[in-house]
Amino acid sequence: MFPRTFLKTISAQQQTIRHLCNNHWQNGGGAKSENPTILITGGLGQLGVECGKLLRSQYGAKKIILSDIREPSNAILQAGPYHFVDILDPKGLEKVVVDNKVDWIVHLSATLSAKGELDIPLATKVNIQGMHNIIELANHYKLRLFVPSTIGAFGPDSPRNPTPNITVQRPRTIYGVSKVYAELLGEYYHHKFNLDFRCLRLPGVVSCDLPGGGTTDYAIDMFHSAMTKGTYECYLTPKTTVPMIYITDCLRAINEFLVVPTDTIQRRVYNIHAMSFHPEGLAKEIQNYYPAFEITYKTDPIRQEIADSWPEVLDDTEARKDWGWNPKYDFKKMVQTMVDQVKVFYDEEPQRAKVAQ
Ligand SMILES: NC(=O)c1ccc[n+]([C@@H]2O[C@H](COP(=O)([O-])OP(=O)(O)OC[C@H]3O[C@@H](n4cnc5c(N)ncnc54)[C@H](O)[C@@H]3O)[C@@H](O)[C@H]2O)c1
Ligand SMILES: C[C@@H](O)[C@H](N)C(=O)O
Repeated sequence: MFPRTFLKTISAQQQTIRHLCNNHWQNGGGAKSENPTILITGGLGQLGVECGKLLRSQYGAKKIILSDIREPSNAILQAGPYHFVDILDPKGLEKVVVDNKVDWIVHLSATLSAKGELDIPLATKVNIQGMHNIIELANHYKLRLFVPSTIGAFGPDSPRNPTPNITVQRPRTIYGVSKVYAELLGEYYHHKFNLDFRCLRLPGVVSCDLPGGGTTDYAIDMFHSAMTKGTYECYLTPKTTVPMIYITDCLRAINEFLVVPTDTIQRRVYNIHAMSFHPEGLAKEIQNYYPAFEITYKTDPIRQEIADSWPEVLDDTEARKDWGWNPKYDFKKMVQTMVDQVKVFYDEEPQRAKVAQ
């Protein structure tokens, strides 16, 4: 016999599911795909700011709402709507969605891999509870939901070169565990409730904006150091190879994948790949632009162990076949563009160079 309290809990859960299903059918069972209003959580992060700019250029400034828990610059406030809302505050999130009639959510709030290992309770809250809040909201209001996953969703038991779309996923970081949770929860809600969940496993993203505490940050830091100091001490060993992508390609992938017709998508979670390199190779390429640039190595055991457990090359055959993914930035083009962009970064605001030194 089941205890009475257990049966009551099951009955309450069934009612919730029925309520969610009814809500789904009453709302027509799908997220609006024309002229959507889009909420970007983590909108002031490395990806969020540029993602906001790209989507605003496409859908209009007022249609893209940034949210975060950071103080925005004047430039951000002038560019379009911004809301200070914590991902751990479901009612606050719901208010933004309802007040602005949001159709899609691009959920970028996260604690990244290296920072997560230093504060596991924080990463658990932001990445798991935050994902839970967002998916419930997206399901309740039938919103399209994009959540990035990462090379960090794989671990030492996964094949590393290449890493297939479907394979063993046993990550050894709280970041990776939370991303596998997000992938599986999204797929489950899609199959159970027809939620339009979409997810790309991104390589390390290279851009001139400063990164947020990941294991792949070195690839950005090296450009800034080459320009401001002429030297860089790298926390990974010279030949540590992981997949990377230039931000323009990364955001184009997200933008394109967001609007792929749902019947074209064979999966809800896809690997995408662009290039793979290691610190020594990157330093050599940067020396073509800054011949005096010098790199030294002082390994950080935490980040080294993380990088050693990640893929070297992602197999993105399925993304290429199903929705036409094709990167435009190879390694050389990425380095050339980064050298130019980092110059612009410091030319625009010279005081940044002083801070960096
Ligand atoms: N940058 C990469 O190399 C990379 C690679 C693969 C996947 N991703 C994924 O892309 C997404 C964005 O990454 P990013 O590099 O822009 O990270 P980031 O650290 O630069 O930005 C994350 C943002 O989330 C915000 N945030 C943190 N806690 C929050 C909270 N409680 N409530 C609301 N906002 C909160 C932070 O303030 C920050 O602005 C993440 O999901 C990340 O896992 C990034
Ligand atoms: C790879 C990616 O998920 C992020 N840049 C990190 O290193 O944590």
